[in-house]
Amino acid sequence: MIPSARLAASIDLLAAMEAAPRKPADAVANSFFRERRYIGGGDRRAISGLVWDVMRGWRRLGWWLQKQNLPVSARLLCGARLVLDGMAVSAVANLYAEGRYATGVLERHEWDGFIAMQDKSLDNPDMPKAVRLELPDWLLPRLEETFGPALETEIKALSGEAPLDLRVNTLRADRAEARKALAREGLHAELTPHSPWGLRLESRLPVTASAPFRDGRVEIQDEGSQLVAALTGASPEMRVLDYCAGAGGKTLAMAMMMNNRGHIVACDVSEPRLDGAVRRLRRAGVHNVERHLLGAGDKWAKRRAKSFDRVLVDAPCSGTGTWRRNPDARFRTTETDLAELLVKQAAIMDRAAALVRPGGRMIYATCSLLKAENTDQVHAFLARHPDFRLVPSEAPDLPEALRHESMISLTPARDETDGFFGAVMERIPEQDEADTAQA
Ligand SMILES: C[S@@+](CC[C@H](N)C(=O)[O-])C[C@H]1O[C@@H](n2cnc3c(N)ncnc32)[C@H](O)[C@@H]1O
Repeated sequence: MIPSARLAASIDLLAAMEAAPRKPADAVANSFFRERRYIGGGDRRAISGLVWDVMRGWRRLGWWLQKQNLPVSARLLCGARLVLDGMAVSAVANLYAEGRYATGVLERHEWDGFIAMQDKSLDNPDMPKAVRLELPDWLLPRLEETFGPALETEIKALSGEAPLDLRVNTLRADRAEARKALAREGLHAELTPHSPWGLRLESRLPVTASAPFRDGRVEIQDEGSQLVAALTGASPEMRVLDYCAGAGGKTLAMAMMMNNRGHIVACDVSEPRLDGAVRRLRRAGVHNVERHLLGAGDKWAKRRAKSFDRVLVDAPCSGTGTWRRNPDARFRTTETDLAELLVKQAAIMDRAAALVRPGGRMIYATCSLLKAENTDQVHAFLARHPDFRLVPSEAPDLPEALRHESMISLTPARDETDGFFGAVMERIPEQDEADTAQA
């Protein structure tokens, strides 16, 4: 492809992403390239490189264009990125050509706007904070509330690339064995700092093709997610319910903690997600898990009221803690989405709580960094359910620093994990409840 055709394709891909704001950017890119098989590997990398650079600087590039009274369009965002990265305006202008596979020549005012950006850097001290940090305006105060003075450090960490964390499946191997087996295939892993089962590789290594992955000795799972599973304190012989199990990431970890004994029910409202767990459970050699698809008017839950020792609610959430993996997600979630999620999370907690036995525990978790989805939800739940109380987890697989907490939060800069939150709530044993009422 000639350079002007690459620019035109980058602009088309960005426009396709803008036209599908609900779809993850990498999914849009995959279908874009699938439909254009004539685009070879080198061109594809160049196109994706520019598009991802534009996405990482979206708000700042928009600020520069608006400053020059130019529209914030895919066509100009690409050029602005090239100019602010140091390319001469004359060279950038050459990419804006006429023809079938080109985007049309720069107009005079566009050229002038680019000239005004020449020799400037992407960051500028006059930018408002939300622009500088590449955040939607509505999220800035919410993240300030969470992080206070650590905001900039944490946002920087959230904007970086996540490492590839693995959980060693102790049903099949111990951590040292799994680490050696990976090394034999050229995959050199470090121990993760907090989880007793974690191994950390550089991102994008081809781990799924390795023998330890294929035979279930390791599973891909962020260390933060491993710690949330550990927080449940699930142990052999317990009856455990994973209420929002999805494709079973935490179900697998809990089955391992239970040494394949006791019983886990993995529930979800999404059949495709639950189906996604089947292969993973088989690969891991797990056989104490039953799956259940939750449906409207389901009698299943009624029959099992107050019967589980542990109920994990890994709630659907804004996913603000996972931006390292989904850099475009920060602009996909809206304030309205958050309001809807808050209602959903509270309703799920209320339904799931009915399944916890007296003296049993509900563990509420999110991969969100927002107080509204985390501590606020927990306190509102406790106000609605005086028969529950916060208790320290005392879970043996947690590191000492977290073990005695009843609520934990993990963040990318401080803990080198995705952002996670977890709270442990016990249904007050009935005798205690009577004592409290009498007192
Ligand atoms: C954060 S994801 C779960 C991830 C999973 N626990 C893991 O570790 O891989 C949240 C899940 O909640 C499910 N969900 C959404 N609404 C639900 C509801 N009303 N009841 C139960 N699950 C629900 C979604 O389908 C999604 O799979």
